[in-house]
Amino acid sequence: MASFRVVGGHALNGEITPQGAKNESLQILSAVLLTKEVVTIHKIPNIRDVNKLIELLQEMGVKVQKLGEESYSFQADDVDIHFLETEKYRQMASSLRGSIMILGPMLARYKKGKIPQPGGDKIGRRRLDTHFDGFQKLGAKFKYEKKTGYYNIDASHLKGTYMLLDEASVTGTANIVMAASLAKGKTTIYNAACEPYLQQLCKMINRMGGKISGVGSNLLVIEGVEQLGGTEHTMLPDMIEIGSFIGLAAMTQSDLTIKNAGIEHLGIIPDIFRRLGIKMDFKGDDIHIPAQEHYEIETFIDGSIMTIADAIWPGFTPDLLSIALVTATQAKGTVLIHQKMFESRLFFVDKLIDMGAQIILCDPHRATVIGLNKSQPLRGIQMTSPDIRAGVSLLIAAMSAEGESLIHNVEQIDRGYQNIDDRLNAIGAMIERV
Ligand SMILES: CC(=O)N[C@H]1[C@@H](OP(=O)(O)OP(=O)(O)OC[C@H]2O[C@@H](n3ccc(=O)[nH]c3=O)[C@H](O)[C@@H]2O)O[C@H](CO)[C@@H](O)[C@@H]1O
Ligand SMILES: C=C(OP(=O)(O)O)C(=O)O
Repeated sequence: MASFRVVGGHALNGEITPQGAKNESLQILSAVLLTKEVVTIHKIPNIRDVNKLIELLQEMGVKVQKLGEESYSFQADDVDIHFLETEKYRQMASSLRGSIMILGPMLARYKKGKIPQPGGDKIGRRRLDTHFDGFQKLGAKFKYEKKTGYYNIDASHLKGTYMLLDEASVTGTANIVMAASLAKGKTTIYNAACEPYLQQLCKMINRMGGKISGVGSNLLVIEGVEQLGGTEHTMLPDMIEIGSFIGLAAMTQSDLTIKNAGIEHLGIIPDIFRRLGIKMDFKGDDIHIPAQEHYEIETFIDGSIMTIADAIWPGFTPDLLSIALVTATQAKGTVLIHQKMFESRLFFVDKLIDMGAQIILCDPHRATVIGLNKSQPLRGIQMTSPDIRAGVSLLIAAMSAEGESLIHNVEQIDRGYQNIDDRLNAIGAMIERV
């Protein structure tokens, strides 16, 4: 297990370019299984989860060619479905969350698929019911084998239908969209998730010859087609990385320009950080965050304490709540952070409290942060990264802290942030991988 030794208290200065989006990549890479033709993809981030999915596709027989630093071509013209029966498949598929999204295309093209419980962050219950309910509505048979832990699905043919999802699951919607795009007839998905990740997936499928309308809304209509063809796709900048950089800049009093941020796709993210008092200007597609000695959390119009809560898109993504929380620890004012979706994502605040932050964990979903207004810095300590976003929040805390911190289990951070130590060191951070 690798660790980061971080010497805090160094302001950053310069420019940083976000990587291609992690969660979009996991959808787009799964979608290469929808066609036997070549799919070329650009801006693929070089991060653990994405690399694991590429390896999994390769093991399944997909031809993968690296075309450049961030570009690859894929051709799924000779997929070995027997690989799904192997122990290696079990190990690979269960090591990341994104692997669940190979099911939709497998079902569409090969009429069956199976998956062990997928991996991903341990941040509370992460049920998969929406995925399997959707497949079943399309005519698939579903069986959960308790003994082996495998989810099995089978369908001699998929047939379009109307469905109202029980929740707007991100990966669930992606899976059902991919299966429906090759089903017979029309599928209507109401209460669909509509994150930029999904919009990108639907646009890609349409370029492959698919017929999806309602893209960007929670009502998707998919006319199934006989087959899909090759295409080219470029990933959006990672909005979670961008939010992390905004919080980092505020906490470390840095002057930071986030280059090519894809501002039109960020939804409410910049506004939420503005509510914490962080100034930023948009210059073309760049976001400039000036060095700010203090930032003050707004109150609601009636003067009551601000709440920042997650919500399905176009609400504030749950993946940035931990970052908003750590950023608030040095703001002026008070905020209630309400993590509605996941019940085990806020426990990392114990480490921030050890560092001197003023936080009350009200219950597993809510924490009140009383900002220190930079009256005293956090203290460097030893800690372990419990999940990807808590990990980066701890890194941000350590970079702002007085003294040295040691963050263990940084593999969690590497799951989703490309060479984060080198990229931050290049603009003034002091992070050593040990
Ligand atoms: C690989 C990937 O893309 N992972 C993302 C994906 O995970 P993933 O697709 O696994 O998450 P889901 O959207 O299925 O669900 C997230 C959580 O929110 C709950 N929920 C969801 C919808 C809803 O209407 N009500 C509700 O309570 C679910 O029960 C679950 O606990 O989306 C999550 C929610 O944005 C992100 O945190 C993950 O980073
Ligand atoms: C929770 C996350 O990822 P995963 O779904 O891959 O665990 C995340 O990206 O914040």
